[in-house]
Amino acid sequence: MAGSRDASSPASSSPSLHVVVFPWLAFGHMIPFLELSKRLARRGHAVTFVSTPRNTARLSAVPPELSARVRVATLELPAVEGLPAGAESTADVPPEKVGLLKAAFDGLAAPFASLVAAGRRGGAGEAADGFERKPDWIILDFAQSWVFPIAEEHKIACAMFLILPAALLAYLGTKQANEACPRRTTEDYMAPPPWVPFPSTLTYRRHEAEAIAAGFRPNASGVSDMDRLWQLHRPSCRLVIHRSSPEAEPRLFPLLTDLFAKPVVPAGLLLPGDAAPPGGGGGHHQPLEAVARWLDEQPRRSVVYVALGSEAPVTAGDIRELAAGLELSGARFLWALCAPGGEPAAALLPGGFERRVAGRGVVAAGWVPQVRVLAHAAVGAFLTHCGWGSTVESLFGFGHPLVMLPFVADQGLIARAMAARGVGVEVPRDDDGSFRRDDVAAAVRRVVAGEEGEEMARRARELREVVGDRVRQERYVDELLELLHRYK
Ligand SMILES: O=c1ccn([C@@H]2O[C@H](COP(=O)(O)OP(=O)(O)O[C@H]3O[C@H](CO)[C@@H](O)[C@H](O)[C@H]3O)[C@@H](O)[C@H]2O)c(=O)[nH]1
Repeated sequence: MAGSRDASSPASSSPSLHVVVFPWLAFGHMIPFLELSKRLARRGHAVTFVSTPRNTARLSAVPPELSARVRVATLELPAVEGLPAGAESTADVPPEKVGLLKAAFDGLAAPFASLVAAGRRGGAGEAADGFERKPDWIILDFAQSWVFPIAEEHKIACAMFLILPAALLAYLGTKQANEACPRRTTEDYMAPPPWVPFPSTLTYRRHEAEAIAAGFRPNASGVSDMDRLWQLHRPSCRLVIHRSSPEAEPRLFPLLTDLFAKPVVPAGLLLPGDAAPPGGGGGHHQPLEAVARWLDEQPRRSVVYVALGSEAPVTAGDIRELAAGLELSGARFLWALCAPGGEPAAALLPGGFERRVAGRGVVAAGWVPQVRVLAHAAVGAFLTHCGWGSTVESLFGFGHPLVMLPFVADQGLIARAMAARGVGVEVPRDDDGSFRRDDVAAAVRRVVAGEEGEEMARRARELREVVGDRVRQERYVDELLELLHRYK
């Protein structure tokens, strides 16, 4: 059968699609790509989700009722000199080795081309309706410029799915606009870009601007991130999709559609289902029982959950300062501490730290199921690096106010936008990016205590009501599907 129909699907009047979904090798990317896959499958479409073996093993399983429609295709990541054996995601390497991971990722071009050419892999027994035919779409990430020639050869439409906020694309702009107005100095990178015609929070601090400027230069893979991203100008890239919504990011979608001269559209927030553990099983999570027991004993909304995502360039010094700040704040906290480069986390904490904060502070060394922690009634605020995934989950998913410690990429833009909306406080940093324990403590106190904290929590809950509305989120997926039918 060339495609199934699902009577319950909003797109049931259109034949179902076969969509290949292919994220970059980072959990902050793979998780929302999988969420989008599930939503497409739930609407009757066949999805081939492509990644590498260790990553697919670490992602949470597709619910049984969708397993016939989501096929997981694994491609072996080639070895690259200098890349640690077994490293398959940004969570497995220190930030300075991510360029090598991109070089290994580029080595997937030939196996991916074979996968597309075969049209079908895994044997008839495993194939479900829709997989036996050529894909209608490849939904790819920013990093795979080599997918476009493959898609063009097979006449398959492409959509670039950016799990980043629309704010970042608005800041980066088109290749043409950057050529017309090149940013040369660090100050140029700090200012809002000239192609945004309204007042905006699209500004970077000095140390962030230096990091963002590096994205315009070739990295260890030999190609710059911007040159990868700007492949979205190719005609075969018919849509640009953001994990976002107009309520989360007002004014940006019409502007981007205009600037890029193609539809730049929201997929909604793709919040994980309440029951689904984020980041998956496969032994990737440490047992949550002890942490859950501790959380159960804490007063409602009293705990600050602390986590800095999967790939922020956190230094040992940052961890020491953050620990001292949490200690000084006097607040209750649960810290999901991923040490940089896989160092033992406890070794980085100041001597006697855990003893001094015992009873009010818990350090969980390693990966915790973040969405389940954020959902706990004892959690009342989130100290975050402002990765878009974490921001979406905590603020739009649960209405938690934010203590914001952004590091790189889009994180500074997100922090500025959320500060402007009155739902969080940013920890001040010096020009070189360093921050002080007193400032961490003061930011935590502003968010968790007093009238200002209460007001922020109220605004965060209000924002969640509007932005996190689940019915509206599903409507964005339906609208996206209409476009996938129209532009294929
Ligand atoms: O202990 C942990 C830590 C993280 N997570 C999950 O991992 C994801 C992390 O995503 P995100 O907050 O986006 O952080 P990063 O992966 O660090 O972020 C990268 O990807 C983001 C886009 O999603 C960008 O906004 C960031 O700048 C970029 O560093 C989220 O789903 C978290 O729930 C866990 O489940 N447990």
